[in-house]
Parts: sequence; C-alpha cells; structure tokens
Amino acid sequence: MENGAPTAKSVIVAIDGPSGTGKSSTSKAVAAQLGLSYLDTGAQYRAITWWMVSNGIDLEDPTAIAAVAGKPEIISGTDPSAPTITVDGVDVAAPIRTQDVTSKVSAVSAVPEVRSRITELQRSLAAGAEQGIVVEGRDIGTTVLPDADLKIFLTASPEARAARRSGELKNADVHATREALIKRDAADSSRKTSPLAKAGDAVEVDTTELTLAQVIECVVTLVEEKRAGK
Ligand SMILES: Nc1ncnc2c1ncn2[C@@H]1O[C@H](COP(=O)(O)OP(=O)(O)OP(=O)(O)O)[C@@H](O)[C@H]1O
Ligand SMILES: Nc1ccn([C@@H]2O[C@H](COP(=O)(O)O)[C@@H](O)[C@H]2O)c(=O)n1
Repeated sequence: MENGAPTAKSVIVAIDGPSGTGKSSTSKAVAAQLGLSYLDTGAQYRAITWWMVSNGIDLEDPTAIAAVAGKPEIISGTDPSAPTITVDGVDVAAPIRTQDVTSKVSAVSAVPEVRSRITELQRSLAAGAEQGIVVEGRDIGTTVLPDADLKIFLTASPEARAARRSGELKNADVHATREALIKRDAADSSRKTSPLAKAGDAVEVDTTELTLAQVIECVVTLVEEKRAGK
C-alpha cells in the first residue's frame, strides 16, 4: 500500500476464441480501461507467417518452416492504446492483415517449432507486465498461461462473425467470408499442438447478441470481481 491507498493487484487475463468473436477489440478496451498491458498473439503468428512468405519459405513443408522458425526477431509493443509489431525492425502492422497472410497463417502456426518459439515470447511478455496483462489468442488459457487469474472464451455464431468481418472489408462477400473463417477455425482447432480450445476453467461468453460495449462491460466486471477476490 502506498500513501494509504490500496494498489490494484496485478492480474493476468487470458481471452481465447474463434476468429471474429471480438477478442482483439474486447481485450484492447478492457486493458486500456483497467490500466493493463495487452498482447495480440495472433499478430505474432501473422508476423512470422509474413516473414516466411517474404523469404520464400515453402509453407507446404512443415520441416522447412521448422528449420527457420527461430530466425526472425519479433517484437510486440503491449500498450493497448497503440499496440505495435515489428519483424527484424520492420513495422508489419499493415502487411500482416492481408488476405494472403490470413490464408496462410494456420499452416505456419500448426508447426510445433513455431509454437514453442512464439509461446516463449508470450510468457516472457506476460511475466514482465507489472500491472498485469490481457493476452488474447487461441491457446492462452490451455497452454500459454494455464495459471492465468481469469480465462474467458468468446464465441459467436458464424453468421454474426462473418457479418462483422464483412463490415470491415470493402466489397466483401458475407458468404465467402463465413466459409473462410470456418475453414481457418477448423484448421486451428484440429492441429495436434495446442489447438484452439476452451480451457476447462474458462468462462464462456456468447457475443452473438451482444454489442461490443456490452462484451467489454461484462469482461471488465469479471476482472474486477476476480481482483476483489470474489
Ligand atoms: N459484440 C460485437 N458486436 C458487433 N461487432 C463486434 C463485436 N465484437 C467485435 N465486433 C467487430 O467485429 C470485428 C472483429 O472483431 P475482432 O477483430 O475484435 O475479433 P477477433 O476475435 O480478434 O478476430 P480474429 O481472431 O480474426 O483476429 C471488428 O470489426 C469488431 O469491431
Ligand atoms: N494463440 C494463438 C493466436 C493465433 N494463432 C494463429 O494465428 C492466426 C491469426 O490469428 P488472429 O487472431 O490474428 O486472427 C489464427 O488463425 C491461428 O492460426 C494461434 O495459433 N494461436
């Protein structure tokens, strides 16, 4: 305690779920509101995929991917109001969001050597976050931070998720968007090493009928309750 005022306890929050369920938007807002750091682990997998594509690695060959998994230096900035991601000093925030990277990331993230490398980075960032951190992804509650103070698993119907994503992309076809996200979720859920999965002790929040503001409020309340020891 400083100056008689209680200091908020550091808290580690894991938010997982399929694509388009609102993990990034929710995590960023919750972290900003509560003064926590924020880590987008999908951005890290996208960054290593971008590097593999840029360096002509054969993404149909897991052995080729594994052989170079340790090469790129990936740095994530964890300020929720301005998250950053660089690869070997290059700002890749924009190129990692292209359709090309999105369509290839599941093949790269399924390779165990890639996962162990990225998981190590994630644990080190979480350990260094003094006030605590919100980490979002697919395997945070199950594998990366199994001792997180609070685990949340966001879901939403494929229709709601496709509509949200199509709203972001100009001229996007909702049907094609729905098929693409179902395909990516299937690949992420069926890989052998730390697949997309709900941890047994995670709180599931179905966001289909909720506004983003309602989801944020729900998660903030869960974190505050956890901090208060309820
Ligand atoms: N509850 C909600 N209602 C309406 N729109 C939402 C809701 N939650 C998120 N969105 C919108 O849906 C889109 C996808 O959200 P977001 O990127 O946060 O999802 P995600 O789970 O992180 O996706 P991905 O795993 O593919 O990165 C964004 O445009 C966001 O503003
Ligand atoms: N913990 C995680 C996070 C992400 N991935 C892989 O990255 C892809 C992109 O994630 P986005 O959240 O940016 O859409 C995702 O499809 C997974 O292949 C992961 O494996 N583990």
